[in-house]
Amino acid sequence: MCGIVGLVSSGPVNQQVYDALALLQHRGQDSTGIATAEGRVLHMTKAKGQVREAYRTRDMRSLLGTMGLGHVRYATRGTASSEEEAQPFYVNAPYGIILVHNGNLTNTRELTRELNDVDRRHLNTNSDTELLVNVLAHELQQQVLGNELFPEQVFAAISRVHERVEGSYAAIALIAGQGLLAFRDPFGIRPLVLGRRTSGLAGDEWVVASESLVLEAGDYEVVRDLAPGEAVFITPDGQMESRQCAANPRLIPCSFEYVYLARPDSVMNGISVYEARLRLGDRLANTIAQYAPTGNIDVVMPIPDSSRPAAMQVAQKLGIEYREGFYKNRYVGRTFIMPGQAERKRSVKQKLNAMSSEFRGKNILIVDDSIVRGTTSQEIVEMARAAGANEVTFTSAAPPVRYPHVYGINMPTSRELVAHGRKIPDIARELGADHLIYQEVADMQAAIVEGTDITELEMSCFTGDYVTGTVSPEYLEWVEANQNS
Ligand SMILES: O=P(O)(O)OC[C@H]1O[C@H](OP(=O)(O)OP(=O)(O)O)[C@H](O)[C@@H]1O
Ligand SMILES: NC(=O)CC[C@H](N)C(=O)O
Ligand SMILES: [Mg+2]
Repeated sequence: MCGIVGLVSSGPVNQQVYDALALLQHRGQDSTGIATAEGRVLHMTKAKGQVREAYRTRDMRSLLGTMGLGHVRYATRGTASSEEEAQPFYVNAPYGIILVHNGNLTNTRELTRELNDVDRRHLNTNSDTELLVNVLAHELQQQVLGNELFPEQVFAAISRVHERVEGSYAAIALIAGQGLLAFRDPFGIRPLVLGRRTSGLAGDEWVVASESLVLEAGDYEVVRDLAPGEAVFITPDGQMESRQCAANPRLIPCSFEYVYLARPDSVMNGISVYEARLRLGDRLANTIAQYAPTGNIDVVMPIPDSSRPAAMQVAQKLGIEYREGFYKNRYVGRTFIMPGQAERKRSVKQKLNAMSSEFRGKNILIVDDSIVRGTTSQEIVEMARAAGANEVTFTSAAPPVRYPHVYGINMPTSRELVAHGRKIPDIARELGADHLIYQEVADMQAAIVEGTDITELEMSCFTGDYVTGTVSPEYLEWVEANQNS
């Protein structure tokens, strides 16, 4: 999963893009990039690592202009360590386009063939984002008649992009001298929200971002989430036009955003992430009460950070004391989105430590938001026991992750998932827990969508049902065979 932001402003945008990326850091830690447009001139800088270390003062000074975009990457395709695959991606025709993308394309083999053999475009990396920007450039080229680009031409090109590209994509592009374009795939799998601020411009100042917290921090008013399939085009002087460009748009947002990825203070598709996590806790508490004797449990404990809201609700609903027994080192990033299992495993120990006074002789009920590879949970159970815990009941606010996620979360192969092909008691043994309780799929769905008119969620990693056509068993085998990290 990645974080993206785009801005059309009345003044310099470089610092605003930087600040937004720092707020989106939890969505990707592999690499980052910023691009700006100063009239027809594009500026770009990208680097490996996190936002705070990646940019030097001289980089920031060179990012001139009043339109800009930025990216924090959590690689799902290609390699996390590759600087060539860091985003944004640039193509020089038509006009000069720079694009950032959150998501993962699933028909990459077909697109690579078409772009090479039919469109005759050069591809230099294994990144699916490079495919996306080239499809967009090719389709825009088909529309272009003169020096000026009209919104109708942009929207016609995006309709073609929707026809050709499969998978998930929330994307933002700068088109040199013309404007800023943002679009969301026809299922709205990945998030994208639009905000506005009044200014001295003929039009308003605009922002598009993965999460609403960026809008709040910059004092932007939330206009709305982009609709699935919709494209928005904003000129440098702040005139905005939008159009539905997909033939059959259907909102099916990713459930994992609410479970783990997004920051709790964001609102996505009208759903507060924090409140969704509280409701996940409520429902998990009901399941725990149904399946496990809770009479002998002394304390409920979260695994910081993401499971705190759910754990608070579990404790409250079950009437058991809530205690924080794990101290988290705030200088270590999120472990799940790190590339490579060895680094993830080392980081859990670097990140969490158990305080023995909270564990000695007690029966502990641990709540995590999800169990994916089991890296965190195994270490946690070991730490709890080493700290003197008596019985350890492990619970997950999400159902078992049994299938690969191919829409922008890096869990592409089933063999690395601890729940794949295992029954619950076997998983419990694998994790070393005395009891293991997961959320039910129907409860997760109900908890997330409660109070909205959203009827479908992208839940393939829990159910094995993929919403886009190309995801066949053969495709999953191919992904597995070509996995890089
Ligand atoms: O089963 P696993 O493969 O270990 O993955 C699941 C864990 O990874 C995440 O934590 P992370 O440390 O990334 O971030 P957090 O601080 O937001 O909880 C998530 O919250 C789980 O704790
Ligand atoms: N997590 C993402 O959104 C990744 C975007 C893109 N697929 C990449 O690997 O760079
Ligand atoms: Mg965690």
